[in-house]
Amino acid sequence: TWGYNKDNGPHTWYKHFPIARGKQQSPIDIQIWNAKFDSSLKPLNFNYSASTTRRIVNKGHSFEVEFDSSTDKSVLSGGPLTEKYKLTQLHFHWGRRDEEGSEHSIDDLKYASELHMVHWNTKYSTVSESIHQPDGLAVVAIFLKVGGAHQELEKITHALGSIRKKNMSTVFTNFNPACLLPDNKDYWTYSGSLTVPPLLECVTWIVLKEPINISKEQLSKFRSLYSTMEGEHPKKHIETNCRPRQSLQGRVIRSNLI
Ligand SMILES: O=S(=O)(O)/C=C/c1cc(Br)ccc1O
Ligand SMILES: [Zn+2]
Repeated sequence: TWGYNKDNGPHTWYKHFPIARGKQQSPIDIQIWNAKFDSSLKPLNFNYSASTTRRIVNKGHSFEVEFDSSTDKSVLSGGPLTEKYKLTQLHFHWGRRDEEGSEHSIDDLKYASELHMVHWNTKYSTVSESIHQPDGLAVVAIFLKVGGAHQELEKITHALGSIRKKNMSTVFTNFNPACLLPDNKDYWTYSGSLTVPPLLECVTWIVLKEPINISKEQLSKFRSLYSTMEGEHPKKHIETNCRPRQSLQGRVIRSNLI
């Protein structure tokens, strides 16, 4: 299966997922001078509830915190969005070294990690249906900058000890995802794709300008997860899971801040 090694990494994905060479691929470099201020963009409205948090799972290429999105108790609206989108999962991308690891970059500046909060459009009846629609998903990307430990992130990193191998999962509840948001909600937005296979072009990307903190220790806990299953040998760590940046291909990046 696909991954981030030499023989199955991002440069090989086009073989099974030809859209990898499409016109609306993600991630991208956000060149601040090239972004267009759009006065019609509204403030983002995060309406989250800790009661929707269910489980944390090792997916082999990353780990995910899963939410119950059968009700609209954790909803994103506003910003560039014309509909309500329900939070279904959040996950992270990181690199081998602290100097890289984010998927998007700002004027070529990379951060140590990038959090994706994945929401699906309430106008569709299932997530699987939504990922085949151009307005199916809204993913909020938040940069993580190496610094002091993030207290709320500590709850997540403590749970990683229970999901060390691929396909392991554990109950993870009463966690409010709003606590991972930075104070300032200014953003850039553009139309793009999933950054992992199937790489579908179904995402309204909302990239927040202000990073949150992560400590070196917390980052090393991400890298200590195994991409291999229990009983599979040799054991391999998830050292990195970020896709190289893709070309803009004429897309416009809009900004809510002048
Ligand atoms: O890394 S992302 O582009 O946020 C991938 C998000 C993603 C969301 C769903 Br829902 C299903 C498959 C996916 O790969
Ligand atoms: Zn992601």
